[in-house]
Amino acid sequence: MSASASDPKRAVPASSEGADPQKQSPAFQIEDLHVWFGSRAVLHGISLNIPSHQVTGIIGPSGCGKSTFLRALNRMHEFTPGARVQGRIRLFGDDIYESSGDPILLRRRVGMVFQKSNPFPTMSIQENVLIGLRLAGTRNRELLEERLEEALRMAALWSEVKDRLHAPGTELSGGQQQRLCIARALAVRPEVLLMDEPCSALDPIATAQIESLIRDLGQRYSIVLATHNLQEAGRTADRTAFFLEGRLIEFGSTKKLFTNPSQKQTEDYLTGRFG
Ligand SMILES: Nc1ncnc2c1ncn2[C@@H]1O[C@H](COP(=O)(O)OP(=O)(O)OP(=O)(O)O)[C@@H](O)[C@H]1O
Repeated sequence: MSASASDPKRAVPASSEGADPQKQSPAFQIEDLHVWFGSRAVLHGISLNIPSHQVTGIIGPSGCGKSTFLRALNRMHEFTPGARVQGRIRLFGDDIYESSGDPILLRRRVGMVFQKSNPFPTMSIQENVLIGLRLAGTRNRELLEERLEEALRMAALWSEVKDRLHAPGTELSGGQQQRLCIARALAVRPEVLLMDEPCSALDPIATAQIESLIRDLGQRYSIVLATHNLQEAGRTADRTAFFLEGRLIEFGSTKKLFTNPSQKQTEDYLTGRFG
């Protein structure tokens, strides 16, 4: 785990504008990842590299293991009784399951946004955004104000809430609440953002706003987006992985995977033969 991970002042991930993302080191290197719940194997030896500064979509039918995969990337299974993880996951070179690794520090490097927006109900908009920094011990008011505006701007919410930062987060619309949760994840300046079906509870307008935000954030962050919505993956992901029954069937550029898949199972899924 790098020492800089705990430094709340460390730089925002640099924009990759002009750089060739394929030449940068991968955000995640995943080798032979297995996950069990009790005696039931749910992921069977997943190996793939998640590129940095791109959006990687994870698609596949319900129950294929998309959320399980995402949760393994920030050690969330440690909270699940009976869950067991095997394999190696490196985040920018650091083994995230090594015994000396602190899951709290890891979660500062790896932000997560869930299907259902979950602002803390007793907290204001401002408190919701700053909670991660406060928990990390940041007390400097100037720094907190700077991060508040930065995170809300990055989440494309600043202009809508700047005059009511002390209103409860739960007063916002569903789409705004989801952007608030994205701002909360961004405020600690993570290196990677995991998004688990972030639009599935939203109407089409809010969905379009979040998708546009994901595309923009993909320039600066490494994003892993699990979605059962093929169009959404097509609109937002640079690369897409297709999972089926806990196995990685195909991984490649979204365009290639959608227009010219190399595996018959991928083609069958994309053409609606199952799923
Ligand atoms: N905590 C748990 N305990 C036991 N089984 C679980 C647990 N979480 C997930 N599973 C099982 O693991 C399998 C994969 O679930 P997962 O939620 O990862 O699928 P998914 O592809 O994200 O599905 P969906 O698109 O419906 O959200 C499913 O069979 C599910 O029932």
